[in-house]
Formats: sequence, C-alpha cells, structure tokens
Amino acid sequence: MSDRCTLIVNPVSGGYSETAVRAAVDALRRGGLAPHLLLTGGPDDAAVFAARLCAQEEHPFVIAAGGDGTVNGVLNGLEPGRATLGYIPFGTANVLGRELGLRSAGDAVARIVRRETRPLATGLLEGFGVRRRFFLMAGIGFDGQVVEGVRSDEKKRFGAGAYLLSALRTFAAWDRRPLEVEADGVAIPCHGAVICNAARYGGPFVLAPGASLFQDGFRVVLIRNPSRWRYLFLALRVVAGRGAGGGVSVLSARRVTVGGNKPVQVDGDFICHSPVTVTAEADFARLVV
Ligand SMILES: Nc1ncnc2c1ncn2[C@@H]1O[C@H](COP(=O)(O)OP(=O)(O)OP(=O)(O)O)[C@@H](O)[C@H]1O
Repeated sequence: MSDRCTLIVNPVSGGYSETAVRAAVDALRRGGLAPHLLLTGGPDDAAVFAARLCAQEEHPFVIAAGGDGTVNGVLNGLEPGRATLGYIPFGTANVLGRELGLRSAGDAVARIVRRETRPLATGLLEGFGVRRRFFLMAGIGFDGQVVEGVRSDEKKRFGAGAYLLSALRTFAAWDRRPLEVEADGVAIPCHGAVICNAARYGGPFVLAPGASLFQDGFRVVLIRNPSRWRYLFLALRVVAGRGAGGGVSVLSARRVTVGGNKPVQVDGDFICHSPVTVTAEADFARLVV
C-alpha cells in the first residue's frame, strides 16, 4: 500500500474542529503517511470525492473524518473491492467508532498508521430509482418514518432532540399497516424491520448482537407486533442493554426484500419508500481496524 492517503473531512460533523484535524494530519505525517486533505462543501461531496479518487487510483487509501454520515457518503462513491478505508471519529454518534472500539481520534490515527485491515462487508439497498450502500443498517417502518419526519428547523434548534419530536409525531399518527418481508426466500409477516450490518444502533445501544461489519450477511430484526407500545418497550429494553425481548424475531439473511409503502432510512438518512431489496456485499473494501 502506498503512503499517500486522502482525508475526506466533513466540517459540519458534530466533533469537527480545525485543531483536531490539524493534530490528526500531523500525527499521520509523523507515522510516515502523506495525507492530502479534502473538505466537503455539501452533503454529496464525500461520495463525489471518493468516486474521483477511484477514477484516479487503482487502490486508493481513503480516510473518512467525520461521523457515520460521512463514512456512508464515502462508501457510496467507492468502487467495490479496491479501496482501503480508514476512519477518524469527528461525528456525533460515531457508531462505527464504537463498533471498532476506538477510544479517541488519536487512537483512530494510531490504527491508521499501523494499517492493519479487515475486509468490510456492506449492504446495498435498491428501490425505484434508488441505489444506496450502507454499513450500519437499513430501517423500514417506524425508524424510517421518524427520520423522514425530522424537520430541518427543529434540527437546527434542538439537535438530536428533533428526532425525539419526530418520534412523538410518529407515535401520535401511528401506522398500523403490516409489512411484507422476505428474508432469503422465506416470507415473514411483520410490522417493521431493521436490517443490521452492525450490532449497534443510534450510539452505544446494541440492537443486533451477532451482526458484524466483517461478516457477509445481516441480522434482520423484525418487529412482529404492530402495537406502538411494543416499539416503546423495545426501545427501552435496547437502551437498558437487555436485548429485543418478545414480539421481535431476529434472523440471519443475505438478501431481504421488503414490500408495501413504508419509509426507509439507511445509516440514519431517509432514502425512499419501500418496496426495496437489500443485498449483502462481501469484501467491499479493506477497513482499518
Ligand atoms: N459541507 C457540508 N455542509 C452541509 N452538510 C454536509 C457537509 N458535508 C457533509 N454534510 C452532511 O452532514 C451530515 C452529517 O455528517 P456526519 O454524519 O458525518 O456527522 P454527525 O451527524 O455529527 O455524526 P454521526 O452521524 O456519527 O452522528 C452528513 O449526512 C453529510 O451528508
């Protein structure tokens, strides 16, 4: 692997500071790397920059410096099987950092310098006119509706509290419609689904023990009971670290099709409405661990 690497930095991610980026760049240089810095100017830039790097280099070494949204953007610009991906957690929830057990940005940089990697498995979501890669999860139903319903003015004023307000609205106008899910050819009636490529969800909370970024395939969490109170109970159990509990099925699958017409979020961004198909992709990139 060459010593050249490109840092794609999101200057609006929650933990960004010029000082922290400068410290990371200095530490990378001291570690013998030659970092080149690109700052995103808008939501689409991470993917555009990553795609450009893939057009220029056969095996680019790309470092996403931001939160999970920045990592998702970078992944959506890369070509399968060619890039090495590093991550410096400058985001808010930093779920990837938690999955990797990163202690700090400094720890992340030390690991990038060490350059130990493992093959990263991802998921590919396809719907009408939509094709989007994810590394954490795709949520269809309740959480898709919460993310779709977040209002930008509330997000500016209340930050993460805007998600709570959207959840309350979703609760008030409860959608009881069932969801048709087929996991590896087996039809399972349910009300909502979270297709997990990683164990954690929304921060430190473990929703799908056994799901792994390095494993080809998903753990699919199916909420079978349509009651809104069942969702509240599930959220409280997961936050308390007690697992999903009753009314929920968890199974392994590589290909999941979801019917109906329900909102879909991937890695925390609203994408589209179902129907969608989600496919596991092994060895999408080498991830620095
Ligand atoms: N220059 C920019 N201006 C506005 N938005 C941007 C810019 N660059 C990136 N974005 C968007 O900012 C969003 C949030 O970034 P990111 O997820 O990295 O940080 P975060 O929300 O603080 O962290 P986390 O997702 O870990 O909680 C991304 O979805 C990305 O599309």
